[in-house]
Amino acid sequence: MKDATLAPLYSSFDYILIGGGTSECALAATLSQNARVLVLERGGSPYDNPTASDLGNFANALFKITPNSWSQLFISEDGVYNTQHTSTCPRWRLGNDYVEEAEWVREEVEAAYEWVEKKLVFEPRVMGWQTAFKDGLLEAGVNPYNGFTYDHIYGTKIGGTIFDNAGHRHTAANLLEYANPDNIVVYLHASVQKILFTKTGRLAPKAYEVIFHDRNGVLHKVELANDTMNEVILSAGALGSPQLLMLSGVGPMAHLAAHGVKPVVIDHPMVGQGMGDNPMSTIFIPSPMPGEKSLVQAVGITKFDSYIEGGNNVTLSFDLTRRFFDGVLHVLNETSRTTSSQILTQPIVGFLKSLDGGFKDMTTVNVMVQKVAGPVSRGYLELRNMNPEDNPSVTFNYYQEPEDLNKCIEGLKTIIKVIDSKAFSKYKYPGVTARVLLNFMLGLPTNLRPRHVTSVFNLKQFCIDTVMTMWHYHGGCQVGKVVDKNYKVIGIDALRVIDGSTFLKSPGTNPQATVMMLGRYMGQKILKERAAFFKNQEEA
Ligand SMILES: Cc1cc2nc3c(=O)[nH]c(=O)nc-3n(C[C@H](O)[C@H](O)[C@H](O)COP(=O)(O)OP(=O)(O)OC[C@H]3O[C@@H](n4cnc5c(N)ncnc54)[C@H](O)[C@@H]3O)c2cc1C
Repeated sequence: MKDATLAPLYSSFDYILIGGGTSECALAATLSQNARVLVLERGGSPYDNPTASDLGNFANALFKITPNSWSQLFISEDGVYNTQHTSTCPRWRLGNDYVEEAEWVREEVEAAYEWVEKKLVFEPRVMGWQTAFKDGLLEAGVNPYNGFTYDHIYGTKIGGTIFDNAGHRHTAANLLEYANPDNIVVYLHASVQKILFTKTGRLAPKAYEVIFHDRNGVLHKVELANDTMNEVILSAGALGSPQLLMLSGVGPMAHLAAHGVKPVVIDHPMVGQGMGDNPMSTIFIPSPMPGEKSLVQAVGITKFDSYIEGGNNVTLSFDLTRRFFDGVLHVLNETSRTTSSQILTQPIVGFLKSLDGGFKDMTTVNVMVQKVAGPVSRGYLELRNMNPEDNPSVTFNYYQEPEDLNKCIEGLKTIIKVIDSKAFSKYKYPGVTARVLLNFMLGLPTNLRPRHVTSVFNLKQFCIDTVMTMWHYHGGCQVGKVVDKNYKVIGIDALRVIDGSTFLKSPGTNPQATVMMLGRYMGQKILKERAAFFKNQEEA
């Protein structure tokens, strides 16, 4: 990995990979076995500060939104805070029914998962809180108990984790250890501005060059080496990929024209459509039992498609919490002209005042969350301006579809049963009822949406009022709409999108393992196509 300031002004490669995130690390390592690969990542290295994302620092890493941090805050038009990654930090594998729908080859999917797992997935050491949570899920009817497994099956299980037993987080960047070092260059702080296309007669436009700038603002150009099989592969994530396609002239024509994008290379109305974010509901549970820390280990996979997870003694710094909310207010201020007028800042202002009341430096929280699978509700992404580093405008339309709302209600009912279960009783204060906890959540500025007094009695309204993100947003370049089944951008040559933006729904309980698997799977497929092409050429 090198800083982009060291990049030549002109260079050429067989594959130019945009974004060094979850899918791209797997893809780059694989392609480098047989081709010359360049990775352009606008973030930094996870190795610069290796303990920052350790188990104990998890929440603080998330709340840290300074320019050099790994989280880049964005606020959806629905009034929900979210962060997109800069740099890499993945999680754990899940098998799923996606394989048939995606028309992937099952054996190759299995092999790709195993390739990922070998480098960065561990069996967690399950202690008291997670054991009580697991037993509570079983008492609440999330049966059967499936033990420790990577598989995505109904019931309660212990899943894999990317935290090793010392609490150190492993990331997709570890997959680069598989790469052929002679064939790969990774530039960090390389912010891609645009993909350029050639257009000859009636032939489809063809990607041939990528422009990026380094952190000094110096522009660099990189071309595809002159070979039929070479490609640009976009893996800038669910926000970055549709945004960069649009900025490069591939998107809904009227929208591009309205923003002055020139030239419009191809009218692609579905770019930016189908954005989904799995709604999350959260319940904090004060515990009389301090001690061991844990993040998602036991998981309840219900038949009504709500996934239930939890963690305990998650440490939170008040200073970072305050700075996070200052950041929220700043982002709202910056985007006030293009942001929905439904967004309310009052809850934050009130919350910040209450922090001034004098809290300790740190607090710890125990938490149970439910994630709505799918989701069915869908939104869209639009440009705000021509700067690829600014967040685009995103609307997820949480709970627009009643099906999503029903999953949330059932999920919350299950969490309440777990809190009330015999197994969990020693991890909550006596007399603490679900209603008290719901009321507490309603008082926190977990989003910028209006609150209703009825929400404490009405789970449907509670879901709507307190919706948060699980950070599993996806869509924008969906398969069958923007890319074909081989992840090639429809109507364009030498350009694929391979990342979470292609998903029709979020895979498994948590998507990262599948995103990494996809990078490996497609890398293998592309190399096979490449080898077959050159063999045919030799024989001809
Ligand atoms: C805070 C957070 C916590 C999460 N926790 C979990 C979890 O516990 N388990 C789980 O399974 N999933 C989790 N997820 C979801 C998971 O991380 C994503 O689904 C997955 O990372 C998506 O992978 P991707 O390859 O599509 O995009 P990303 O991994 O986001 O990769 C995109 C990369 O492209 C880069 N990029 C974007 N634009 C440009 C540009 N113009 N030029 C150069 N580079 C660019 C970005 O910096 C980024 O590194 C979490 C997500 C977040 C944000």
